[in-house]
Formats: sequence, structure tokens, C-alpha cells
Amino acid sequence: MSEVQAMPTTSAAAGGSPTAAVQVRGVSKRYGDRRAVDDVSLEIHRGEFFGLLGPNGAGKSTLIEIMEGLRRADTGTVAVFGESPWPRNTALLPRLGVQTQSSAFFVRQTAVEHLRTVAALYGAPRSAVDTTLESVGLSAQRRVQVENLSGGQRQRLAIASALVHGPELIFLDEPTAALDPQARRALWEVLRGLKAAGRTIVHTTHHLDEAEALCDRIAILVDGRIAVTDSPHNLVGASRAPSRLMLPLGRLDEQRAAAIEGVERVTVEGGSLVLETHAAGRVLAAVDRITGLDGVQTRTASLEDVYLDLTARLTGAGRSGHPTTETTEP
Ligand SMILES: Nc1ncnc2c1ncn2[C@@H]1O[C@H](COP(=O)(O)OP(=O)(O)OP(=O)(O)O)[C@@H](O)[C@H]1O
Repeated sequence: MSEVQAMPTTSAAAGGSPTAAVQVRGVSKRYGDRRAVDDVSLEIHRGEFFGLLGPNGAGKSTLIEIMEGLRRADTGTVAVFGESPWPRNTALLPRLGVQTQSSAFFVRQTAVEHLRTVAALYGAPRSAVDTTLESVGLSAQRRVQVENLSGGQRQRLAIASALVHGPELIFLDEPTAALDPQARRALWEVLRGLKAAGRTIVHTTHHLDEAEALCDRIAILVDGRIAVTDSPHNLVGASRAPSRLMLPLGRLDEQRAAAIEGVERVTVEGGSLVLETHAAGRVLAAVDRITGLDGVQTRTASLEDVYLDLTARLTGAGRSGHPTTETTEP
């Protein structure tokens, strides 16, 4: 993990909210007949770890690219540190770190040469190259040509390229998509270090556990519109998803389990008898009386449950089916 410099406190740019890193107001974007982003408004606070979630094709990349100044919105306004990122705003560039799903590389260079080139383009110190390579776990591959890196290693290099110049605002579009579990967890620690140092992070992911573990707030985008914005904690707390009690098969027959007061559904999943309930305490006590609690596992609602429930309700629903519930501020 590299050393991360704490952010100096900067005054807000003229016209921007002093607490906002990004302000999006009424932004829409069409590709032909396809409305990829539809009247989106949101505010990302300085120092916040903000997650953008949603099904494939929901418009996450389009929205993030508009915030980065890589795409132009058809309508609406975007302010990044109080300034418009479009047309390409060179004053903003050193303050932004951008990893896209199709990051470009100097493929004939080695990993370290590539990162030195990126660092030089931003005027970043050469010393940052080694610490950044180390932070993404690429020190051992520093002399490997970019074209010979594996998919996951290239992805780590793309992340390093977004971080090497110490940006204040970091956009990461599915940064852990191709990473193995260890690399994914190691990147979480890098990102937590950046957040602790006061950086603002905007992150898209399909890993709900990742969003739950890292994000202060998330927005769930469905069909180009924001369905909900809140902290994972609040969303899970307000969830209607049931708790699940899992018993080793053979401990309790299905009919008897279904007869326990408070049990709403009984299924068999991969060697377990699963009892769904909104009265976990009562059902656990009943299970304890019948068979004891040895080997019984419980799982309460997670962000994944909230996400699946929400997207199932909204996907394919008409436009009127989109409640926009901008909720708790951090
Ligand atoms: N350059 C483009 N030209 C035409 N249509 C596009 C273009 N880019 C995206 N789209 C369409 O716009 C919609 C939103 O795409 P976008 O890539 O923003 O979604 P996403 O939420 O990032 O998806 P994923 O999770 O699969 O990366 C999709 O229907 C996609 O096919």
C-alpha cells in the first residue's frame, strides 16, 4: 500500500457548492432512440466514497463519462469542483483520476515505462511511479510489456494510471471486474487509504458486497434514471427482504419447518434447508427447541437483496414506475 498524502483543504471554485465535488443537474443523454441517461440529478460530496450501481446498460458508464468530461450531455449541467468538465477542461485534468472500462495503454512499453509516461504527462514526481505500482500489486510485473500482462494485471495498471498523479477526485468504472479475490481485497485497502486521505471516489461496480463495504452512499440507476440514493446502511435497514436461517439437511423436515410460526418460505439450497422469515428471533428460538442451533447459520438482508428487489420491481416497468427517492444525506 503506497503512502497517500492527505488532501489540503481547498476553497470551493467560484459558483460551486463548497461541499460538492460533483453536481449533476437534470442530465440526459440519448444514443439515437435510446435514452441512456434520463434527467439525472445528484451531488457527490468532497471526501465521499460514492457508488453508482445498476444493471448492464443502465447508463452508469455514460453518466460517469459525462462527469469526467469524456462525453457531452444532451441537456442538463455538470459541475466538477464548480467548473464544467465539458468542453475538455485542462485546468481540471490534474485534479481528476480516470479509469474507464476501455483504458488506453502504451502496449509496447513495460508496465513501469507506461506509468512513467502517464506520470510525466501529468507532471507527477517519478517517485510516485514505484509506490503506485506497489499499491496495485504490480511491482513484480514492472518490466513486463503491457501487451503481455494478463487481463487483471492490465486492469491494475489502468487503476495505477488513474492514481499516479495523486488526483483529488477519482473515477473508477468497474475497477475490480477482472481482479482475482485477493487483488480485489487488496484494491479495497488502497481505496480505503485514498478515502482516509480525503480523496473523493466515484465508483461503479456490479459487486454489491464491494459497494456495501466501501461506499458512503450509492445511487442505483435503472433504465437511465436514479431509482434511489442513500447509504448502504439505510437501504439495508429499510429493506423488506427476509432473514434466512440455514439448517444442515436432515435436521428438520420441510413440513415441520414450514409449520413453525413466522416461517414464510422453506426451500432446499445446496445442502441446506433454508427458512425465510421476518421474525428471525422467534423462528430461531423455535428451531432451538426442536433440534438445537448447532450448525444453524443466519443471514440477514444485504445490499444485494435490496438491489435485486428494487431492480426486479423497476426493470421493464413503465417510466411512471420509477420512484425517485433521494434520501438521507451523509
Ligand atoms: N457509444 C454508444 N453508442 C450507442 N449506444 C450506446 C453507446 N454507449 C452506450 N450505449 C447504450 O446506452 C445504454 C447505456 O450504456 P452504458 O454503457 O452507459 O451502461 P452501463 O450501465 O455502464 O452498462 P454496463 O454495466 O454493462 O457497463 C446501453 O443501452 C448501451 O447499449
